[in-house]
Amino acid sequence: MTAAQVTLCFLLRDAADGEHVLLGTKKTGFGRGKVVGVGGHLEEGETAEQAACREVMEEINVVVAPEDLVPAGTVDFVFPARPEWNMATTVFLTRAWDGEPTESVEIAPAWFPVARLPVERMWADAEHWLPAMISGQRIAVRVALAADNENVAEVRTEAWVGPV
Ligand SMILES: Nc1[nH]c(=O)nc2c1ncn2[C@H]1C[C@H](O)[C@@H](COP(=O)(O)OP(=O)(O)OP(=O)(O)O)O1
Repeated sequence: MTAAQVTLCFLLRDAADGEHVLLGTKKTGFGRGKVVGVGGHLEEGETAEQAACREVMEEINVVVAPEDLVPAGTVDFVFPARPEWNMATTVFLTRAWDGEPTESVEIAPAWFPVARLPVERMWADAEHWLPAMISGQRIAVRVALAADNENVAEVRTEAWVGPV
């Protein structure tokens, strides 16, 4: 089954106690109740960059210019027990945007220190790839979830060579 194309965009800013990342509590749909990255499905004909910019506008009401997106790599989420949930994710970081993140129907945003991510409220796989990407590693990750669709069965990471 072909994985759905999705994107995630992580806003980063410096604070007195180090670097912070914008995450948010998902209020609807897939992953409801979890702390997740801002993002979602690509629409027909959209590039990952276009989708990332649209999703940050829709979900947290900030404007990110495509040229301010920093490609961080890819994460393939594989759900062997629910292959229809499989997603191929293109991940971006950004340090430049216009506006203040605000809550939408989909997500309640909040800043978290990168050194103290709320891993107990995130997808169990997030700690295996998110800190590495935020630290500047460009990686291609394949996460296989366990049969319960929650725990992690396997994580494979390799260097990301970028779009071909
Ligand atoms: N195992 C996992 N770990 C993780 O950290 N994020 C995951 C994940 N599996 C999926 N995601 C993310 C990727 C994607 O941004 C998001 C699901 O996309 P959406 O938020 O767009 O889905 P929804 O069904 O809620 O919304 P619509 O697309 O508007 O219907 O979940």
